[in-house]
Amino acid sequence: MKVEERINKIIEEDGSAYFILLDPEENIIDIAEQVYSYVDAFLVGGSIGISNLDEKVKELRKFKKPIILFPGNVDGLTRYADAVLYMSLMNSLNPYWIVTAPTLGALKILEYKLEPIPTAYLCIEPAKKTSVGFVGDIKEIPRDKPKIAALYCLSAKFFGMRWAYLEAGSGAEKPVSDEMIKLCKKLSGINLIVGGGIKKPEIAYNKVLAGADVIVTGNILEKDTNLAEKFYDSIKKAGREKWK
Ligand SMILES: CC(C)=CCC/C(C)=C/CC/C(C)=C/CC/C(C)=C/COP(=O)(O)OP(=O)(O)O
Ligand SMILES: O=P(O)(O)OC[C@@H](O)CO
Ligand SMILES: [Mg+2]
Repeated sequence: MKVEERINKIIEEDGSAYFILLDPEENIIDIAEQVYSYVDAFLVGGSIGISNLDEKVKELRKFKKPIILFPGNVDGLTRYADAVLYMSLMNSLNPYWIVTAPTLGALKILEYKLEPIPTAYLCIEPAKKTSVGFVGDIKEIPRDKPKIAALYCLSAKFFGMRWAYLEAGSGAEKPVSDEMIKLCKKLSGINLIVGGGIKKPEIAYNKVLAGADVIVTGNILEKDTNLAEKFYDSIKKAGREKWK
């Protein structure tokens, strides 16, 4: 079964999914070892620098979880992953991040037989203060303007993208607001991945109730891998309650 199909099935059955972001600059195998029972898929990527990606992702396969690349640039691709978020950073000021980077990666994705998952990557305040905002030349969507984000989601849907990633930035002070998630979902109905600055399981819980289909955490688990189980439980609990 394709990765996107598998994730959609999880969302259908559980009401939500949980991805853990592994930064190839960290010791991802040690982290994965401790958290793999509590994830639906691994996201692998970083915005500043990639080394030994092939080797690390190859080893990650032993955990038998879907491996989805979350490339910060064309060097974020490896044949050892299963799928790739085929992203356009729609609210960048630089066409490189909107369309050139994904275009330059397209042939490699085909050759490596990676499954492309068409994704609108949207950077929301305070992302400008984080690595992705700096690297991605963003025109930041204000945190208190949910309608702007929702319009981007609708536009993404009209372009044929099936996913939108609402990103507050890795390590962000504040995550994307529940109001913004709600409106994005209501207006577009597109699958929503939400990440950046989600530091507590209760916060993840509320994001799922607001309409997030997938929650991503990264930094916080680098500090305390024990949190993975708590995040997983909260995300799944909210997923079940969402249907009621
Ligand atoms: C599809 C292909 C081949 C490329 C797409 C390339 C695009 C559009 C990238 C968007 C811009 C960008 C720099 C995204 C980075 C996303 C990412 C992997 C963030 C992970 O977090 P870090 O920014 O590394 O966090 P830390 O600073 O905490 O390490
Ligand atoms: O590291 P954190 O803040 O959890 O963010 C994860 C991810 O959304 C970044 O792209
Ligand atoms: Mg990183």
